[in-house]
Formats: sequence, structure tokens, C-alpha cells
Amino acid sequence: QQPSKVTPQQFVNLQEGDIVHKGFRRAHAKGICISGEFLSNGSLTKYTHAKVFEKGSTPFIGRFSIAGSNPSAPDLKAPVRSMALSFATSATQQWRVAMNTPPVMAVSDPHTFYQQIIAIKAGPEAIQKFFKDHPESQDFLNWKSSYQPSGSFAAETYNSINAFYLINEQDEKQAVRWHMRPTLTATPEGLKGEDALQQELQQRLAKEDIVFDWVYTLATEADNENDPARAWPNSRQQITAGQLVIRDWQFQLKGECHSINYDPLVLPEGIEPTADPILRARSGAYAESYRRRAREVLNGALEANSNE
Ligand code: HEM
Repeated sequence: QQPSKVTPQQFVNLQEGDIVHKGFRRAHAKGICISGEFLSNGSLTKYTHAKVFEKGSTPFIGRFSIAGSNPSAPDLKAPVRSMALSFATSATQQWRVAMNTPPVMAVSDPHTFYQQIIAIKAGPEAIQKFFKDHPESQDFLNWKSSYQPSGSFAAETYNSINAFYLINEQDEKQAVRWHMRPTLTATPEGLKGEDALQQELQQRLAKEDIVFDWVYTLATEADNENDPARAWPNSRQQITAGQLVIRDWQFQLKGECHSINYDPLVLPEGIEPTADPILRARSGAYAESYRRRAREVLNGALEANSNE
């Protein structure tokens, strides 16, 4: 039986909750803008004709954030950290990427994700029961039990979770997931305050650039690219496409990332979406969240209580 449909409005109503923070994203509300460039080494050109993977450099405007709808939430309490990227790869093509720290989702379809958010909001007992009733959460729970939050946005691994197809000149397609692999470690000892991760980032960037390796994992016939809850075996081939270099930051309300909708279905030629139903649900929900916050900004309702 097909799970029943959830509308973008229902998702965003649930995610924003009872206290609406006008002008802010309804999920991942607290964040900081970043910018820099992706230095491609050309090693994905066999699999995709996307311009961003030709050997060379493409600038980006991005955003580090924490999950949740509160724009002044304490950084170190959030269970999930995120990185979003926006590339203009030509005058007519854009690519938007939004990644989280878990490598997989706990569920495989939007309806069940909606139920999971209800359980999270209901408290620890409800979410424990939810996981018991949903064996597909096992790969997520395995990750969760071994995950140790680091002391820096720069020291996390960020995952695409959903799979995409790389398309080459011969129109052949290869299903992939990707992750950003940090090149440094940092422990949370000594970090203090509500904005600990943002401050750590600002201090670090005053001294040095932050570098990630952008790693692609190639699916085989045995992997279901449409199921974001299933991990792929560690033995799958991986290719490092190049380095992401972060050079600068801005407060989100004054920065260029604030007005960007990091919709994962904004893709350049050479990259296509899989049939994963979560991808469609994300696109609709991000647009609804964007519509609400853009309208509030135009109406001058942006709250003063941001984390600037
Ligand atoms: C059905 C599943 C999902 C729903 C309904 C959902 C919903 C949302 C919404 C409403 C926003 C705010 C968008 C805006 O106002 O610009 C958002 C932001 C975000 N989501 Fe999701 N999300 C889902 C799954 C995921 C997954 C699987 C990932 C990771 C791969 C992810 C990563 C992010 C990130 C990184 C942001 C913040 C982007 C930014 O910095 O602007 N989400 N999500």
C-alpha cells in the first residue's frame, strides 16, 4: 500500500511549530553564510559533463546551519549540523546542494518522515517507539550510536543522503551519493555559549582557509538509489572530485546566503535526480518555507532577535 501524501504546507506547518520566527527558514533556521571555491581535479568527467567537474575552479555561496526552527538555538545542542552550497556554473545554470551530518535518513518516504517529526516533537518515548516500529531506521541508528559531534563546523562530515545520477556525454548514467570529508579534527572541549560553533568558525577563518575533500560514492546494481534510509556498503568505489575551500563568512541576515533557497532539485546539466520520493518532498517544502520567509521579509517583519 502506498503511504498517504503529505503536502509542503503540512510539512512546513509542522516544522515551524507553534512559535513562528518570521523571516527565517522554517528548518535549519540558525546558520551562517560562507563563501569560497570548489577546485575540481577533473576526475569525474568520465561520469558527468557538468561544467563544475571540469578541471578548474567554481566559486560558491554557502551556509553552515543547525537543524531546528529556532534562529537563536544553542549551537552545541543541535543533533544535526548542515552545509549548503550554491554554484552558478554558467550564465544559465545553477546547482544547489544541501547536506546533513547523518549519512542516511531514518525513513524512506515523506509520509513516514512526517510521522517521525511528530514523534520527535512528542518526546523521547514516542521517538523510541517510532524507531521500534520502523526497522528501516536501523542504518540511521547505527550511525547515531557511534556519532560524536566535533568542536567545529569545519570538522564534520556532510552527506548528500539522497542519491543523484551523474550523466556523461554518451548519456550514460551512474547513481552516486556524495559527502564532504573534513581535513581537520576538533574536539568540543572548551567551547562555550549559544553561538559556540559560529564563533569557532569566525576565529578559524581569520587564521586559515577551511578545506574539505568532496568524495563521490558510486552505486552498483545491488544498491537501491531511491531509498535514502539504506546505507551502501563501505566497499563501493569512491572518487575524490576535488577540494572545497572556504575562505570567508558573513552573518546570515547580512549575507548573500539568506535569500537563497537551497532546493536540491536545482541541478545543472550532467546531474539528474533519482526517483527518491524524499527529493520531491524536499523541493516542495523548501519552496513553501522560502515563500513564507520571503513574504515576511518584504513585509518588514524580520525579527530583531537573530544571533548576530
Ligand atoms: C522530506 C524531507 C525533508 C523536508 C520536508 C525538509 C524540509 C526543509 C525545509 C522546510 C527547509 C528550509 C528551507 C528554506 O526556507 O530555505 C530545509 C532546510 C534544509 N534542509 Fe531539509 N528537509 C528534508 C530533508 C532533508 C535532507 C534529507 C537533508 C540532507 C541531505 C536536508 C538538509 C537541509 C539543509 C542543509 C537545509 C538548510 C539549507 C540552508 O542552509 O538554507 N533536508 N529543509
